[in-house]
Amino acid sequence: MHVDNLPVGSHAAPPQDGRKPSAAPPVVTARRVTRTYGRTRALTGVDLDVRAGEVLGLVGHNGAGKSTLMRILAGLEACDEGTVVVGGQETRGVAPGTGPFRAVRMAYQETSLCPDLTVAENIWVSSRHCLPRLRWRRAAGIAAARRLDEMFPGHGVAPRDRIEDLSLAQRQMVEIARASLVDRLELLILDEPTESLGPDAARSLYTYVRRLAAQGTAVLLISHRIREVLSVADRVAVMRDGAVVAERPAAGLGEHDVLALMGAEVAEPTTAPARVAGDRPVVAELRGATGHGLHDVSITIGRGEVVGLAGLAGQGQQQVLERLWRPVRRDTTVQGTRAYVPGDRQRAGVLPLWSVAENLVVTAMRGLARFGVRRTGAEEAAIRDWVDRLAIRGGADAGMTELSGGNQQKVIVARAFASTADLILLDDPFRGVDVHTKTDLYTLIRQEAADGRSVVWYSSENAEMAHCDRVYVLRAGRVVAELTGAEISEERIIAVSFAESEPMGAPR
Ligand SMILES: Nc1ncnc2c1ncn2[C@@H]1O[C@H](COP(=O)(O)OP(=O)(O)OP(=O)(O)O)[C@@H](O)[C@H]1O
Repeated sequence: MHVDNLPVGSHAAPPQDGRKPSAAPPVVTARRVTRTYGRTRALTGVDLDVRAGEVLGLVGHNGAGKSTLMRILAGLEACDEGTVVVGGQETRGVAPGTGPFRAVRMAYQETSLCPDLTVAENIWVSSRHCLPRLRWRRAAGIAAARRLDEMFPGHGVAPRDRIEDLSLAQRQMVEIARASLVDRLELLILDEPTESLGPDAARSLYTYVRRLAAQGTAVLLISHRIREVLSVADRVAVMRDGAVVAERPAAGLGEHDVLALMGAEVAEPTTAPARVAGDRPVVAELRGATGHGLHDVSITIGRGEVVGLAGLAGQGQQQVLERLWRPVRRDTTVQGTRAYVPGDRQRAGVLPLWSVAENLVVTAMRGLARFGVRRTGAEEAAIRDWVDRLAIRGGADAGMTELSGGNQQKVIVARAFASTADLILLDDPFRGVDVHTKTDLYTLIRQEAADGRSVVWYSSENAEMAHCDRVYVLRAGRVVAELTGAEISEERIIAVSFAESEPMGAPR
């Protein structure tokens, strides 16, 4: 199957194969669908068909309305106007999870799992109608393990594991398996399924998705990773400002064509030429750090420097960030204040009951107050500036839970940069952020560094490391390479991530 060799992430190239739009009848039909939240017109009149046996990719900017549309197609929310027909049946007034909606399942960006229940218990809660009542825990465990094995070989998840003890990638795998476990599946909706998965798991997922489509199930895939969408989808629908503005067969479509349909070409970021660390004052340092997954890791961070942490996921990058965030050991020194941007909004993200403005000002307050007195004029101006700069759709007064996932992530990033921190720690910070905003954020990072801030940046996308001055590549908790300036390239990072060379700093 073509997806077996699918490179995923931003490096994937669209395969040339025989995929073509399905001629089967629609499983779901939306006509002139609208949805308004307060002042926000999330959907302005959507027309869309999803056909049996096709993989339909849905792309669009943060806040374009993709998740809202999915919630309506899955029956979790009603539209204001328009019609949604599922399995040939008009769905106005049909309760979630009943009638035709039983065959429509959705895996969420932010997983819907209950953290203090086990994998098997979560699966039971969501799929109980198709599992036996007798010895239900065992039955749910067997079903979960079987589905995880089919979808994600080598997943490392046991049915008895509690969700809160799993990694972000594993939680996402369970979420996807949960969504697919139903007696009859006609439409599977995947909302940014690979943002938290590593490349192997993403490849496995897409292999499974093509298998589902071959069996006649429709799959709706939302993703900001356009090359990935083009690699797996039969057809691509583009949303802009609450409407589907284009639908095209994926074959023959390039990444730039899709970006153009989304509304704007991506400008090259104004990246300052990478500079050598050389004579900068050191603001943070790990000296032979060992323990908690690290082995003799020595790194330095200079003032105004952007330092990348690269390598395959889970090789110690997060532990390095953790030490810099809480420099309690003698092997770690950090001067000045720090801000941390987690990629995992669910665990360490936003203050959900507060507005965008309150979330932004909470860290910026110290820099804006004078002699301990808050200056509300300065606060408002700073908030306006950040909301404009990152084009946060919803505006400063919106509650955090009203924002789309990508817009929430932008607030978390803005919150760190709006603070007065000398050192900014980025933990794969741009998950779910659209391509255009990402480009603006790369520019922002370079500007802040030029003003003397230091940034340590872990990214699961190797291409992003090109915006760093220096990159440490980690493997199995050790630094295996340090790349500077022109040496930093995806190819080089991948090569040293896999190379079986003697680790740098290892005893000789
Ligand atoms: N429950 C809600 N209350 C208020 N506004 C909402 C709510 N849900 C979504 N919105 C608004 O509707 C618009 C569309 O949001 P939606 O989540 O559908 O976008 P999206 O295309 O999925 O974005 P992303 O790529 O960032 O996930 C956004 O402006 C968002 O702020």
